Amino acid sequence: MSHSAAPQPMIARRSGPLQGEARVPGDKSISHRALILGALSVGETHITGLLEGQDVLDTASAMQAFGAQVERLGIGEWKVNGVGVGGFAEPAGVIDCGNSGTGVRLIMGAMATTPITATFTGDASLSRRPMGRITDPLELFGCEVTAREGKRLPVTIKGTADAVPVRYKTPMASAQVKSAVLLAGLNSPGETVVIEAEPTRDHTERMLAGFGATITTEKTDQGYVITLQGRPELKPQPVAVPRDPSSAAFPVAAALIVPGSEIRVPGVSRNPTRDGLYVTLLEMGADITFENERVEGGEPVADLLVRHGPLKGVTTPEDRAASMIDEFPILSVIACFATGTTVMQGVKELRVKESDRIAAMVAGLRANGASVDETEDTMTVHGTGALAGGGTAVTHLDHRIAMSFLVGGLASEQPIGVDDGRPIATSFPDFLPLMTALGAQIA
Ligand SMILES: O=C(O)C1=C[C@@H](OP(=O)(O)O)[C@@H](O)[C@H](O)C1
Ligand SMILES: C=C(OP(=O)(O)O)C(=O)O
Repeated sequence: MSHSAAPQPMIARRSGPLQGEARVPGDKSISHRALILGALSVGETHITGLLEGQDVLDTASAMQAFGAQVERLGIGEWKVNGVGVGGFAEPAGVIDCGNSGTGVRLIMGAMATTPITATFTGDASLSRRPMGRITDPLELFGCEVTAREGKRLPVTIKGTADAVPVRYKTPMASAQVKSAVLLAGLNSPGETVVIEAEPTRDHTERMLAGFGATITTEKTDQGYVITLQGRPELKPQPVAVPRDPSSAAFPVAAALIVPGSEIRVPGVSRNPTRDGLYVTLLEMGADITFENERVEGGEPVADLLVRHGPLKGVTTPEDRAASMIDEFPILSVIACFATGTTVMQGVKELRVKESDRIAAMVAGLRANGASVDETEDTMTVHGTGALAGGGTAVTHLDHRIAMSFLVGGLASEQPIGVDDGRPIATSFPDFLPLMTALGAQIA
């Protein structure tokens, strides 16, 4: 990552009512995929609303290293001249994916069935995260993998010239695993099939279909069966990236917990595979209305109108976890300001994100006076309608942990600090000016 070397402590203080419009950045998942599919298409893909966070910028650099032409035309406006399925060139140097699990895992899939060799690295956080979940299924296609102990980065993949199609049941709910297998399947003959027990975000499937691949999803008794026909010629499409519901969660949460607030968040994706937080907030009694529901760039979007009001604790069931997997840190903060207990079930995947997010939230919330419990697979918050604050949270290079505690500090009695705000730039580079413009006191 290209941020400064020294940690950047930040602090959030109790703020007056938040008001105004929060134009959150483009969706991170869709932005990565637009660059990767653009690079795998023949011709020019024009992208608007691209998230210009460090995670996505690292994917843009990687696509250039594999031979695509990637050019920034203006704010969020990019063009990619692709090399076609199977057309990746061998990169001259190591591919550094910074802090991004999505970037490294999808790109590994995209190159594994092309006869080139690439080595992938990342920052300290990404280097701790498991890569076997990707390299194990990629080896089934016939590529050769070498990795550090525990199947961690750095990982080197020697892609195969003679890929065989794969049928793979994902052992955990992961859109990154599903997507890596599908992207590898692009340059394999015949059908590549991924089966998942619970649906995970479906942006890869939607975008592949948009770029002309033949791909179907069927619900069967085995689960969701996704079938991709190999070796399509991908045709460039204009991609209008909707605003990211995972980033929207932070100003939305702030408006819900700061008394008197009323904000609007326009153009947010309401893809049902990403909607779990919003379903949960409505169950908690949140005052959110979804206006102007429409389809933009193949994704359902709406304008959110959010007002402060009383909230009550709820239980989020295991089968909802995938649709809100990145939103549990901020939900655990919101749950402190609700009355009653909030139980988050089936959340063990949080332990292998940019940090162990259950451990990081439990430690930081306790340091700020909350009553929180954890098991391997659950997190429980005993909400009192208030949070004392006065503590500093350790963020472990995790953007969502940093933003969650800064939002909590806007409504806690005493300020809440975070040890390092630099990782926020990976997904939400304008977090500070956007929140400040709403009236948030963050510095
Ligand atoms: O495919 C994607 O774009 C993502 C999938 C999720 O990860 P997993 O696949 O590991 O659950 C999510 O946490 C991540 O922020 C983005
Ligand atoms: C888990 C996340 O991202 P990634 O896996 O791409 O690092 C996230 O953005 O919360």
